[in-house]
Amino acid sequence: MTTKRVRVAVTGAAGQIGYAILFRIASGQMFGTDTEVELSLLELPVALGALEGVKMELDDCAFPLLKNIKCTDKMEEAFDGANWILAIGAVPRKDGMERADLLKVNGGIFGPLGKAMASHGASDCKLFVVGNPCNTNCLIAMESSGLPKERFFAMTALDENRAKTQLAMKAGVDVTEVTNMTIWGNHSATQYPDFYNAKIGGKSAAEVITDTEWLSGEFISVVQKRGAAIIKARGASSAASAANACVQGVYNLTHDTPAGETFSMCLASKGEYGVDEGLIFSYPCRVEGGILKVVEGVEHNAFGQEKFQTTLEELRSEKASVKEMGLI
Ligand SMILES: NC(=O)c1ccc[n+]([C@@H]2O[C@H](COP(=O)([O-])OP(=O)(O)OC[C@H]3O[C@@H](n4cnc5c(N)ncnc54)[C@H](O)[C@@H]3O)[C@@H](O)[C@H]2O)c1
Ligand SMILES: O=C(O)C[C@H](O)C(=O)O
Repeated sequence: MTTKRVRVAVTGAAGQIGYAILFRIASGQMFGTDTEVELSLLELPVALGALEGVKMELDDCAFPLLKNIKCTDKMEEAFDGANWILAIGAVPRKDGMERADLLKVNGGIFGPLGKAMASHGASDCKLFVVGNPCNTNCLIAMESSGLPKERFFAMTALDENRAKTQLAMKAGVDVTEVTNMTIWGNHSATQYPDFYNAKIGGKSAAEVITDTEWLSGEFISVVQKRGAAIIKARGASSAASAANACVQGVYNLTHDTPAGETFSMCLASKGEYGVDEGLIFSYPCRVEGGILKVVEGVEHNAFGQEKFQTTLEELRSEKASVKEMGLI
């Protein structure tokens, strides 16, 4: 029986990821089949025509859970009463760019976004950032909003899925055998996909896959550079897999986590693992009884510590850059 209703604002709703995600949200895959959905779609004025076409297609699906669709080019209107804001609207990188190269282009979107979230979002409004560079964009929105830091998230679920599949293929097992696959740090080429603490059939991936050279070399590099490889191959950045990860990421935040499992999520550090308080850092997380927790006590060997430090330093330097740009 349907008992709940959620209002979801999606920015960049007529873009590639928008087109891949809206139908999945409306079908109940993000919030569950017991939750009705109201969609509030934000686009640039130039894309409002295309957005109208997307709305027509949503209407044509006759989704039982979809109760309202609003299309607008005004952020305040889009965020009015929103319980969740999915911040997808931003420029994607092109071949040869790093995600951080987008800070100058996209960073400016996120200050006004944080302010509009604070002034118009519902009292429990949460932000999930997909637009790159997602960690630091999320930091800008959080700092600009003045809202509690617990309501801000950025996406490493896609990196986690990529890493799981690479490990499963190498071990010759089904992908469901791979658990506890944590991405530490930044959604960038410095992220640390932690194969030592990941499990295959309940054992450390580093015990099951004995090719340590592959794990510490090719595996990490493939996951770190997968976004760039897709841009090169497709001529456009990942869209369906990014939408899938966003659906999964918000689902993970809104449902209790199965026993023994963890998921990767970028959130404001409270100093866990020595990360500067307030940096948007990807950690292993769990939701228990509706409460989100960073899983503590995960150990890193010297190799892991070095990788951890590298991604932490990068996030510190992105924060310093946006400070210099006057964005925070
Ligand atoms: N975190 C991740 O894992 C991940 C994965 C894939 C893509 N991304 C990022 O997601 C973003 C979107 O990717 P895409 O492929 O959908 O791009 P896209 O260009 O297809 O779509 C982006 C849409 O956003 C709109 N837009 C731009 N600025 C806006 C603003 N200020 N307000 C509202 N809408 C705005 C554009 O009109 C466009 O329709 C990019 O920054 C990309 O790098 C992140
Ligand atoms: O890599 C990109 O620029 C897009 C996205 O962040 C990805 O990881 O696919």
